[in-house]
Amino acid sequence: MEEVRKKTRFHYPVEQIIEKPFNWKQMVRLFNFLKPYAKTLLPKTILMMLFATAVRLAIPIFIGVFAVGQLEQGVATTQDMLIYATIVLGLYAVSYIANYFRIRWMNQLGQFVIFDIRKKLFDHIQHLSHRFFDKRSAGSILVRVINDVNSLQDLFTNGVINLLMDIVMLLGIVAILFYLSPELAVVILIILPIMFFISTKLRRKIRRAWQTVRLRQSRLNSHLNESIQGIRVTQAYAQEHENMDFFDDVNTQNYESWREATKQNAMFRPFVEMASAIGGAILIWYGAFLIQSDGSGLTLGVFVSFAFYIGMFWEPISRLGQVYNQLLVGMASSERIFEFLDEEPNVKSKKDAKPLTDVKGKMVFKDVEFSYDDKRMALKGINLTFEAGTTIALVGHTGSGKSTIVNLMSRFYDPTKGEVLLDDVNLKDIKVDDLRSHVSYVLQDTFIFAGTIMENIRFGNPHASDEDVIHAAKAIGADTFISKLEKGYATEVEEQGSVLSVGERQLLSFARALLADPKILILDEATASIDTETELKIQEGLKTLLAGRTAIMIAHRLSTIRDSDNIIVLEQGNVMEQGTHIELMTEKGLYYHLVKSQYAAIKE
Ligand SMILES: Nc1ncnc2c1ncn2[C@@H]1O[C@H](COP(=O)(O)OP(=O)(O)OP(=O)(O)O)[C@@H](O)[C@H]1O
Repeated sequence: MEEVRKKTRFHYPVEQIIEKPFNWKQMVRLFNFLKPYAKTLLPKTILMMLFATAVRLAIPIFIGVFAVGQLEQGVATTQDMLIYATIVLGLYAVSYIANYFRIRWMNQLGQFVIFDIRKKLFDHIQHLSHRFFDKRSAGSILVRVINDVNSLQDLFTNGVINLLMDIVMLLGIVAILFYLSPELAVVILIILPIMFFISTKLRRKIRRAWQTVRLRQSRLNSHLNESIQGIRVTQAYAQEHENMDFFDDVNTQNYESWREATKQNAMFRPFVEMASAIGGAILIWYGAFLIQSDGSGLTLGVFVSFAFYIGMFWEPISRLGQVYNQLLVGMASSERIFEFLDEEPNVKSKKDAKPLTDVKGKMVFKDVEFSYDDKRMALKGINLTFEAGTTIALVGHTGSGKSTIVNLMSRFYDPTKGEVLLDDVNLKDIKVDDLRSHVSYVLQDTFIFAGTIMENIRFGNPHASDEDVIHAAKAIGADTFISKLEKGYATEVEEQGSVLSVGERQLLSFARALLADPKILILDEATASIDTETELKIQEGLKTLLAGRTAIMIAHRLSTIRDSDNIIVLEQGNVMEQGTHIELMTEKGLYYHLVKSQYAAIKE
């Protein structure tokens, strides 16, 4: 039993499949991101690559066939050789400079593409509906925007152009070798398939080893992340030891995977050098044989050129294997990125959606049914009217559907059946942005963005001046605690940062909502974290906030909603009763019992 419990704790799903088979269609789609640069940076980079490769290919011919050839025929003086040597140096310099520009432009191109992909992805994700986020953790979304895009970066900055360059280089060398001496070329290149085979095998092993490293690393990161976020709970339950044991385990696995990967990696370089050496040995043995035999026509100059080309041959071959690996990794990453990009927002503005003008704030639910997962019904046949300018409370047990009702009001979801109307217009006929600018939320868990208090309040209305922000804070009663802070409105705060108490965060969100000045205001357990004394203090602020708006309040603490114009009682997705506090208390139904049980709990 103990074993089972241990195994199930610290379970981190690793959502990444690191490689996928090659898929042409997807590749074409990925490479479409190069399109904006098809007339500028891309051709420039390719031309530079071709030029650099051509120069590199010309050098051995110049040294062997030309310079050594002249020496062999006895037509070159020492001075001529000095000039040739200078020319060779010059050619190398030209090839280095060309390569410098090729690498610079190639990196720029890669960075541009990655910039575009990340922008497109972020923009797309921002517009996806709540349904999308219901299904995924924030962590798994982050992994795609960061890791998957990063792994494409490798492909775009190094992979693509290198692939082209290596192919041109190899084809160039083979063509030249065959042109110079087909016989010698055949003998030397005979080992090529064997080398290619071994190199691919070795590469695959290395690739697998690095994959294991990445998986272990991601496990380590997940555990670290969870441990730090949950440190208070860990300490409260004195679980540090168990935590440490697990950490030791993942840390060791991580270290061992690195050791294995670096060991495999270290084998590759000697292999390439070995291949070069074998090529060289064949050249010396068979080349010498050809030079000595009559009629072969192999000159010393050609022999020297061959020696240079063999030296240049193995590097591109080994790199080709690497690019292929990058392509497979790129396939998996791009598949995950495209999966997000292909995700359509469930809630979208219709083409002929109307802009909202002169909102009164009346909301009507007509025969609304709703299910989050098409299995369980969260709302069943709801018919409700939220009159403009009134305060309406939604009460009921946990899971009765209160939050679901308000979720439908700003179209975070659309009803499965029936319709929701604002001022008698179906929400689906209104522009989503317009609708949301008239509906504000104050939640129990106020999200604080990294920035100053001033900026956090201004989030409600980016165009508000400092004076407007302070005015809103004063109206809500938040000014008292803000002005006590050393830096006042300029105090830096952040999510999870402990500068503010939960109640203070709540007051900030009230000020934020007041500044947004919405026609419809939703308070979802907004006062739950405020103690009764503070609550009494902010009653005035709350009144200011609610005045002239349709306010929908969700509250478990029933004392806070007693004065509402209408109280709606929900139970398992159904409206059970509605009316004012007095009416419902006289009715002696569900509400009456809810109030009684809370009252009894307080008395106890
Ligand atoms: N994102 C979601 N995906 C799937 N089911 C959900 C989701 N959110 C809520 N539900 C389910 O829908 C039903 C209604 O939930 P809802 O959040 O509206 O209840 P609530 O009355 O606001 O509860 P609470 O008082 O606890 O906030 C519940 O059965 C809940 O499990």
